[in-house]
Amino acid sequence: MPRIQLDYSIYLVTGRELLPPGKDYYESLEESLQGGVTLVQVREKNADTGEFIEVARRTKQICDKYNVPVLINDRIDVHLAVGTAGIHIGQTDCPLPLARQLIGPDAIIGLSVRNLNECKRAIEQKADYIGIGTVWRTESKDTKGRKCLGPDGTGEILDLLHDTGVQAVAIGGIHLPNLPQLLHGSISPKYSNSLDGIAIISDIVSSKNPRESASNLREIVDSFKRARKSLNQYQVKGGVFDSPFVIEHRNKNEFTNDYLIKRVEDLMNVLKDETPLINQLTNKVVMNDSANVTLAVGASPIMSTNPRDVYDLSPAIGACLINFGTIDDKEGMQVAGRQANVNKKPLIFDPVAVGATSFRRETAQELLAHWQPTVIKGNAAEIGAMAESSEVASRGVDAAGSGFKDPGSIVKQLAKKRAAIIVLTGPEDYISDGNLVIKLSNGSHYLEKITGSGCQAGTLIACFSAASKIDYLNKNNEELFENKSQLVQGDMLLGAIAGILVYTVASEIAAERSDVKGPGTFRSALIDELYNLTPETISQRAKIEIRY
Ligand SMILES: Nc1ncnc2c1ncn2[C@@H]1O[C@H](COP(=O)(O)OP(=O)(O)OP(=O)(O)O)[C@@H](O)[C@H]1O
Ligand SMILES: Cc1ncsc1CCO
Repeated sequence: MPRIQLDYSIYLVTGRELLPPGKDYYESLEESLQGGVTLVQVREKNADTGEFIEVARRTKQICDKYNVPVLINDRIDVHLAVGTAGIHIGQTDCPLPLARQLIGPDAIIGLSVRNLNECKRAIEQKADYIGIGTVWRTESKDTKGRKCLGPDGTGEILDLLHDTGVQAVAIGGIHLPNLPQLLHGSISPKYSNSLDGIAIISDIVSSKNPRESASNLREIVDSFKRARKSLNQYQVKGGVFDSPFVIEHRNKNEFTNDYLIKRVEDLMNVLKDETPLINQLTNKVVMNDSANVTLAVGASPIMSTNPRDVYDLSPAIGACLINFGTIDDKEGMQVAGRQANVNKKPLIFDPVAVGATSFRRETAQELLAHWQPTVIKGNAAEIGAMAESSEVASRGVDAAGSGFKDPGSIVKQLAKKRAAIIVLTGPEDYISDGNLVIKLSNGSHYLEKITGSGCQAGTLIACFSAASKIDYLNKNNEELFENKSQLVQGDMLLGAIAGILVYTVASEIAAERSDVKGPGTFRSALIDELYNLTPETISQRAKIEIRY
């Protein structure tokens, strides 16, 4: 007989010791069930057997009213005594094959896994589900000193579950603000598997209003699952594009060069009308040029790096750029990126020279464990390093060699792996959201002769991503925004395309000017041409190729 199918969406792990003062455990449990908890695990670290059985029995009585199954942490005897749906065991508890013998074929067995090897063993031993963790460090004692997996590490484990039927929840440090980041950031690199749910302790148990806490979490998980479903449907049916990070539905017939140019023009106007503030944590080399190109397209720069300051600024900004060219402000970068996710701001990551040193590679990993970027931009060496490809090497901040044989598939695969828009710069630029690849062929050879042209391109992607979010909010009532799991509202693919197109078209005009004699005059002519650029010029010059 097949075992019952559980809904792992919001998996509450109880912890009576975490209740707020004066809150009754059973009252809190019932409220959380009303809010949308889909599965409950009774975990009692200090109770005697008799007390554990009593707590489990009453928990089951309450959960039965809401048709929510109950699992027991570790204790097979308590499970048998109360007749719950199954057990959850850790790596040092009763071995899974023995537990299976003891509780029979029909009960659910879940296993905690911390790494790929433990996951492989869980599959071999036929666990029904795995609890992947710890995702992020938590205050609770048992996670101190443990290696945290982050969304990335969680995603690597999810790949192993492909075609196994084993379900997965993530656990550890998951709270409402970082939930969208976890769900998107853990989409597995190879098979695009995603989490079946999240295990939550303190966000619900310690809450004074567990109904509301559970319901907020549930809304995000449900909308993420809906978005994944519609993405899968698109892949089967073809034609309609929708991705978890781009809200606009794309129809193949409507998504043409003319449509793109029209939308880029719209965003140019939005920037001039709304002047969004763009916080840029960037390198010392380009800071002044980046601030000037921001002003030239109508946005407003602020180069804030102090952790307290970036935290306070975050709600007010239109987008955030993190460029780690000189890696001076790692803590500020961690806070700025995290708050950009929390406040649903476009977050552009420019991992300058990431492949050049192990320090840079480790810093990129560390930052990506803290936040989920909306767009990752780099030259061939940087994108190659992010994609773990050895085709293009890095020579300091520049790419060495002539580029990838198949740049389109590199950006598409990396976009899927990272659940982000990927921009690969060079004589031709390739941009992908994991479904489409857009090739842009404007630009000037002078861009290779000034420092920080890639950094400025990143700045303009940040400006136009901000414009794309504003444009979306101007056209749609935010209250109607149904996909709560979305990291950012607005079309972020379009933001990236607009940033590159505006930069490269302006560079062509600057390079053609008779007063431009070399990189020095080009540099200031470029700022002027960005300032004077009109939508008509974009439409006359844009060289766009859309590939499906
Ligand atoms: N030979 C070229 N012809 C046309 N456009 C180019 C050329 N090389 C680069 N570009 C443009 O210049 C911008 C920067 O791209 P590039 O790949 O040179 O960045 P980068 O190597 O990261 O630069 P930096 O490290 O100086 O910031 C992009 O918009 C790209 O389209
Ligand atoms: C030259 C240089 N060094 C660190 S960042 C930077 C700017 C170009 O990326």
